[in-house]
Order: sequence, then C-alpha cells, then structure tokens
Amino acid sequence: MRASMLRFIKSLTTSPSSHIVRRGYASEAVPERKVTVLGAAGGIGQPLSLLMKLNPLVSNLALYDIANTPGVAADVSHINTRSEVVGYASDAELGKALEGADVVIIPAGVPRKPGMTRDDLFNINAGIVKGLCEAIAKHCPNALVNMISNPVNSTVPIAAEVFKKAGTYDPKRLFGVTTLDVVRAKTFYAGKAMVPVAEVNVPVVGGHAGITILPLFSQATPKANLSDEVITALTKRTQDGGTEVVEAKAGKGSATLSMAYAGAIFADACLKGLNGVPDVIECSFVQSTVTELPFFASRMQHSGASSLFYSCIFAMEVRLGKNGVEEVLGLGPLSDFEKEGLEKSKPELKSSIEKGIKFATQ
Ligand SMILES: NC(=O)c1ccc[n+]([C@@H]2O[C@H](COP(=O)([O-])OP(=O)(O)OC[C@H]3O[C@@H](n4cnc5c(N)ncnc54)[C@H](O)[C@@H]3O)[C@@H](O)[C@H]2O)c1
Ligand SMILES: O=C(O)C[C@H](O)C(=O)O
Repeated sequence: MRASMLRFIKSLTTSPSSHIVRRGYASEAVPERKVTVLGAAGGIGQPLSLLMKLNPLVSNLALYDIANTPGVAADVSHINTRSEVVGYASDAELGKALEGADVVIIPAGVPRKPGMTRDDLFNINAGIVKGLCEAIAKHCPNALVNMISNPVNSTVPIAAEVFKKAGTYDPKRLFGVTTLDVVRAKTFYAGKAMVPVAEVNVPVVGGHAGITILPLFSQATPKANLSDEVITALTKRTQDGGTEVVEAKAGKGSATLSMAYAGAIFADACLKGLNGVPDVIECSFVQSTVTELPFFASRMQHSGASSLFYSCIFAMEVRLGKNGVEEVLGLGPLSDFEKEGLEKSKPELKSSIEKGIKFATQ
C-alpha cells in the first residue's frame, strides 16, 4: 500500500486526531472539506466511501446513489473519524449532495463483463455522467471532479462539454482518474525488478483503455536492468490489468477494491492540493495542449495555497502555486518502444475523445 495511505490509516489508530489532521500543514487549522461520492453504493463506491471516511482531510462526506444509499451511509457513518456522513438517495436530493462540495468523485455507471471493451459501456454511462455533470455545474461548479466512470477516455470529454455549455468549465478542475494504471504499473514493476513496491514510481500517460494506457517503465524508479521482453510484458499486463480482473470476476463486474484504493489516493491528492500542500504529484487524464489530442493523461504536480492544482499535459510535471501552475517540469525522454506506443495509441484516443464530445454537444 502506498506510504501516504498507510500513514494516514495507521495514524487513525495511533495518534490523537488533532495531531493527525495537522500533519504536513503549516497552519494549525486544517480546512473543512466536503467530498461527494456519486455512485456511493456500488462496487467501487462502497469501499471508496469507507476510505474517504478514513481520510482526516475530509470534514463532510456526502454519499449519493440511486439505490441502497441509506444503508451504506448509515454503515459508514458509525466509523469514529472526523467526517460527518450524509446519505442522499434520490434525484431530488442530488443538489443537496453536491452543494458546497470541494471534490466530487464519480464511480456511477455500469462495469464491464468478460468480452466487453470499456467503450461498450458508452451507451449507458455517457448519459449517467452527462446528467451528473449537469448537476455539478449547477450546484458546485468550483468542485474538483474526479471521473472514474468508464470509458474514461470519453466520459471526461463529455464532462468538459457539459461544463462548457453551462459556462463553468475550468480545465484545471476536471480529472479522469487513471491512478489504477499507476497502481498496477508499480505493483507489476516491483515484482519483476525485485524492489520494494512502496519505493516504486512509474508514470503512466495516455488514456485509460488498452493501448492508450502508456506506462513509462524507462523512467521507473528504483532503476532496474530489465530486458526488452520483460518491459514489453509489463506494458501489456498494465494495459490489460482491467481485463485481467474482469475475467477473474467472471461476470461479476470489474476492479472495485483496487479502484477504490486508487480513487482514494487521487482524491487525497486533490485535497492536499486544495489545502496548499506542496509537491503533490499524480497522473491524470486532463486537458492538454502538448499533443494534438485535446485530452491526455500525464504526470502533474499540484499544490498552492488557493484552491487549485493543475492538470498537466503529456508526460509533464507541473509545479503549482496560489493561482495554479507555477512551473511545468519536463518529463524526460521516452524510449523508442514508448514513442511507438504513443503513436499507436493516438487514433483510438482521438476517436474516443471525439465520441464523447459528439455525444455531449449533439
Ligand atoms: N477509472 C478506472 O480506473 C475504473 C476502474 C474500475 C471501474 N471503473 C468504472 O467505474 C464504474 C463503476 O463500477 P462499479 O464496479 O462500481 O459498478 P457498480 O455497478 O457496482 O456500481 C455503480 C453504482 O452506480 C450507481 N448509479 C447508476 N446510475 C447512477 C446515477 N445516475 N447516479 C448515481 N449513481 C448511479 C448504481 O446504483 C451503482 O450503485 C464503471 O463504469 C466501471 O467501468 C473505472
Ligand atoms: O477494466 C475495466 O473495465 C475497469 C477499469 O477501467 C480497470 O482498469 O480496472
């Protein structure tokens, strides 16, 4: 488990809470932060809600789903951590769930079954995401939106178009959650490189489907002398990680537990960025200007005393301050294998992005 997540879970049982919430902050006070989970009663939503309840940076946790929310909210609310939990169960309550949210996490929608691609989920999930984003534009237009619902390569562009139409679009605040790809790349790399997994870092760029997932093992740390064959196999396993889980679950859905972990890591990074913690770096599928594609997942650094952390662009790191990005950091050279992977991924990524834009603007 990632060191920061382990630290905060451990700290819940070993330190007085007043110490926990102050760790890493210059000021004595930790801000109030509301996090809303849309799809909170689902396979991802439940463990993700649990993990957000364990996060000491959260003061208000709003759990929304169209089914089974009261039970999940009652259950999670009994955990003796900082946040107050409120469940919202119907369309009529969506506005209240979103009002005042700093971070909105969206794992609402149907998951894959064996034999399906993520794009096969488009017809159902596009409509769900569009409706939820319309509500976000209305009730919490300044929230950071963490999009988990698939196909991420299309649902993020849908969200962007909905926000543009509403006049609320801020590219610095919309994120496709690709953290699970990073989580997998780290795990698989550690296994082959025989290094402690907690020390591993691997940027993953591109998108979140098949060959659009581009792990950059040439930049993985700690360094290891892995053969081309091993790098190829690691890349393929990372790209097919979702399918590996879908097949193992044999019709009972896709990754939920590892996704909840990844979603919690990413939301925690968002909260830290909002709170002004420096040097917070994650990968995410965000608006980009570096390639000819309008969206691209890449590594980003977010911090700043104001409420922003910034998307970055293809294979880049950025440093943020009070008003967002302060500095864009170079990512470094790609291997020939990675350059080839990037070129191969572009047509699929482009078509998924265009599909989302077309759906939302029709
Ligand atoms: N980004 C990633 O890395 C990643 C990883 C895993 C899964 N996913 C995606 O996340 C989504 C959810 O997966 P899951 O396994 O949790 O599915 P699930 O079916 O277990 O849960 C989905 C939940 O969404 C709810 N829901 C449906 N429509 C809704 C609406 N309009 N408003 C609020 N809630 C609504 C359902 O009631 C259900 O509780 C899928 O699209 C899946 O493909 C993404
Ligand atoms: O593979 C899926 O359908 C779910 C998710 O995108 C994943 O990567 O696990």
